[in-house]
Amino acid sequence: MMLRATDLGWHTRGRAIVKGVTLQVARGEVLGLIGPNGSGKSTLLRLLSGLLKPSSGRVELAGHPLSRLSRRDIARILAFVAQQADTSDRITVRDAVELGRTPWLDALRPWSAEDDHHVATALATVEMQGFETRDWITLSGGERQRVHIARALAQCPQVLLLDEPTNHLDIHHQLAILRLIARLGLTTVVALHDLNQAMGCDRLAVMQGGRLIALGTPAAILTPDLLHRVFAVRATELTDPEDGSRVLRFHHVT
Ligand SMILES: Nc1ncnc2c1ncn2[C@@H]1O[C@H](COP(=O)(O)OP(=O)(O)OP(=O)(O)O)[C@@H](O)[C@H]1O
Repeated sequence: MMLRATDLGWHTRGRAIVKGVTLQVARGEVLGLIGPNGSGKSTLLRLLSGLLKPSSGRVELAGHPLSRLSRRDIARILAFVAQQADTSDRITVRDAVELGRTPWLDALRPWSAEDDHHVATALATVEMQGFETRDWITLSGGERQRVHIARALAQCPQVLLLDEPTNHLDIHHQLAILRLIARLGLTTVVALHDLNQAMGCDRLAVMQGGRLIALGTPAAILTPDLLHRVFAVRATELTDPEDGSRVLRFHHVT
């Protein structure tokens, strides 16, 4: 297993935000994390990334207890694209993506052509080539999101954690990022709000009130009953005539 959480919990000011989450993500698997607002998805991702220290339970990354790995060791294996990762520093797009190479550099291994290659490839992958010299603060929300993803790709991780990576993107770039995630072959945990997009994941984990309440294939998870119980909507299923795939349509429940 590349990523394993066992009885993971986090509380603050006497309130439990994540409770008893146990899950495993296999090498190369894409696990979608879904759940209503405030259900604990971002907090769970921060726990899995090592940014947040668990109040209980543990995380293992590539067989190592996360608590025993240094930030640098973690960053050589895992990259995290947080939801709001703004910076007030005056940096260019290229500077932002170069940060992804930091875990691989030291006095004996200074910046080299290999690092230039990773930065250029990452920028091209998110269709942001040509933006290298632009100031970060001048970018649109969607452009910033794509640069964040490029920074994570430049890190050359084995595990990728993404918190709503499509929320600022236009439909072309939403589909491009989802296709990229599927093609990268990395062990991935991705929080998504669009349940039709979540259907493309290998498995889905459903959070509700800080607990993991369901884990399984999209077909097994996205049933009208679960969608009603967890998201308080009525869902009807349609079939896309182009490829026969299942499409969900949602109706408000009064
Ligand atoms: N540092 C904190 N202090 C107090 N409450 C917090 C803290 N971090 C998170 N919470 C609360 O924990 C709950 C879960 O938050 P989290 O951001 O993990 O949810 P989420 O499922 O990612 O939500 P969304 O879909 O709205 O992004 C929310 O009610 C939030 O207000």
